[in-house]
Amino acid sequence: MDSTEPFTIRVGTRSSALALKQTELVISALQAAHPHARFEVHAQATAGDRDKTTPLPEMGKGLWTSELEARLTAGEIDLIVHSLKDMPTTLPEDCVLGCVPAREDPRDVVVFSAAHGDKYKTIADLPAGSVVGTSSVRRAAQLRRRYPHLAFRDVRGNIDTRVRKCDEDGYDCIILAAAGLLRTGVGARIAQYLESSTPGGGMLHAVGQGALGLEVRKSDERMLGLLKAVEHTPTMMACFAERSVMRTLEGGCSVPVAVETEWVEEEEAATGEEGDEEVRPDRKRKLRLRATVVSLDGKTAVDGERTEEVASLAQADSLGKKLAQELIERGAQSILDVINQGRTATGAVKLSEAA
Ligand SMILES: NCc1[nH]cc(CCC(=O)O)c1CC(=O)O
Repeated sequence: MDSTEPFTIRVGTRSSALALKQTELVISALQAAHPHARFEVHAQATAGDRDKTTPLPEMGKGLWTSELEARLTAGEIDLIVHSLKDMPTTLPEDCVLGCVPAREDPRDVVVFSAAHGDKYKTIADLPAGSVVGTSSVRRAAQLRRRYPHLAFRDVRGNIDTRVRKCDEDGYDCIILAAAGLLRTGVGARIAQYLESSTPGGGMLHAVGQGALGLEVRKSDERMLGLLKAVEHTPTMMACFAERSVMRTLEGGCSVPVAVETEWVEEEEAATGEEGDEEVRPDRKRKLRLRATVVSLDGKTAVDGERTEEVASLAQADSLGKKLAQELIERGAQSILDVINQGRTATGAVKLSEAA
């Protein structure tokens, strides 16, 4: 489009410090690409921000997104900047995930209580009965599997609140997304990064973690065009594959599924010349997708991995769907059935019944 005339983009966001920081990052990238654009930030609290006591897994879906989406479809704003992790895998009919920019570190991390000084380096160092703070079913289930001797306790609030509670309220450590800590400038508190290769047993992250989801009206061709400038296609494809795993597994509800994606160079043909090390720009890249479904008590788990050439969002979707179907065939369905029996009418997990 011809964007030499000044025009205004109304950007919706949650009002947390992290959400505002993420919005600022997106706006400055968009501003660089579209010098004539002006931006208005429309920040508001969402249901997830207002209710600080109900355990997150009991709150149902859309708690961070629905109110902003209502303003988007009403035409009051033009764009929403979400943590992609907080976006349900199925969006309202009139809305679309139009763009995913480059991702911050997607991993979960361990933050130890300041009370411990630098006594512990990894979560594996904690003695039996140590208290791990997390409100995430996915994190608790995976950690119960690897460290059955640890205890888990809910911790709610924005990042700074959770870090303060960790230091003051009797937790030995808490688990958070690296991205939130890094983006809000408290990366120095990160003691350990958790990933599939973590010694003592892997831990995968949430679908879309560390990435931003830019949501617009499906009919808004102009915004969809403008967002192209800040899209990071490899991230967008990886996130579509991750979201496809979740969509295939959940049927509308959040489940303890964790993932990891990695772009890998295609293996050299077995007959390849030795020493043929130069980088070939035309080399096909494959997406390696790992996923795990864990029972809430951590006692049953199904892990899977699949690597395929991915060159479109449709292929990314298909990779995620195939991996999810394989997990279902290998027993993930029975784990999900137990969790689904404990669900409330809103689709939330009833922890007391399902744990
Ligand atoms: N609703 C929680 C939330 N949503 C996004 C982030 C962190 C940033 C990200 O994962 O992209 C967090 C905090 C956390 O999980 O530690």
